[in-house]
Amino acid sequence: MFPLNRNRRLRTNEAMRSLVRENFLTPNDFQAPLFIVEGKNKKEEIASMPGYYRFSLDLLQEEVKELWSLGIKSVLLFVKVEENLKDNQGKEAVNPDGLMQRAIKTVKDAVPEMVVMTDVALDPYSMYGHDGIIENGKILNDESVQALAQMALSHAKAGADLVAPSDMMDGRILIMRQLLEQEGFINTGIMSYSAKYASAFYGPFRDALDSAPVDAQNIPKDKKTYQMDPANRDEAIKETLMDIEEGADIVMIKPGLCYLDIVRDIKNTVNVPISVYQVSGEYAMIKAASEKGWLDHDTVVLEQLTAIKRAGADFVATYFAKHAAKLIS
Ligand SMILES: NCC(=O)CCC(=O)O
Ligand SMILES: [Mg+2]
Repeated sequence: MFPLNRNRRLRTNEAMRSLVRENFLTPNDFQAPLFIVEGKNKKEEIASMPGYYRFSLDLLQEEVKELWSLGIKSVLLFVKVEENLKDNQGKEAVNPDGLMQRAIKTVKDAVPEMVVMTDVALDPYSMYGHDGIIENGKILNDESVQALAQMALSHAKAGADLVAPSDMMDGRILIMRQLLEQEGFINTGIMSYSAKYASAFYGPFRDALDSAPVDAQNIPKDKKTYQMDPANRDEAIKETLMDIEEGADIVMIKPGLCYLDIVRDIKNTVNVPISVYQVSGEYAMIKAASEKGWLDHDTVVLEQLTAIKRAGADFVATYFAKHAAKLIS
């Protein structure tokens, strides 16, 4: 006890602090989400995500090369689907020549070693902006799972290293794993969004992909019948253990900052790698406050990413990947 113990002795200067520091960030900790659009020479800034862009495939190549040169080893791909290709079943999602399938090949052509993960989800393809097929105002579980498994297979065929289902339907990991095994894709992994909360922090992402639930009669306005209730903690463990049992190689908690207690609970419970998604609303908050001069952008970015890692993340999907990698190099 004091004065024998004076904790400030080990905080005297930066050399001393670095000696006893418990957690570090490296570019290996970051996965870069990438938004992709049809067209040529397109780099469109997302209004609610200043400094973040949608890329056409030609410009995607350059971006991926730059990420690799900064030490970022993985990307998570999302596509903005043209309005006329959307329907209730997500048929375009399994088009072997679809935007996602071409994007996977484009990334692999640019940097073959890059670990490519793909968003397996119906919402960008859904005319209703939901993660499942809808009938009579209800999101069907088992029918949606079949469509998602076919989508995962299509991504595997195009060359994805891991597929990343983000839908929160029940049982999709099992059905997906079985289909991948059956079709010979035994080394295609699954990163499951296992504890994905029904969060209001996804707003800017839905702007980026134009994928928000539509405003129409008999269409649920939110995703609360499949994404998790932010009030729940035990349920996150149940969801995650089930996904691991069904064959998930990596599990994810999403969003980040408000859910770090969940990250630690899961870290203490499971023995597979844990990913955390620092989502679009978390990005937007930092951008908006620092634009106003209310927060110091770079310091806050590194503090949040360090906190996510300290909570138990093995890596973080973050829109700050490129910037943070530059800051720490
Ligand atoms: N499947 C991805 C999302 O639902 C949202 C991510 C974000 O808000 O950044
Ligand atoms: Mg689940």
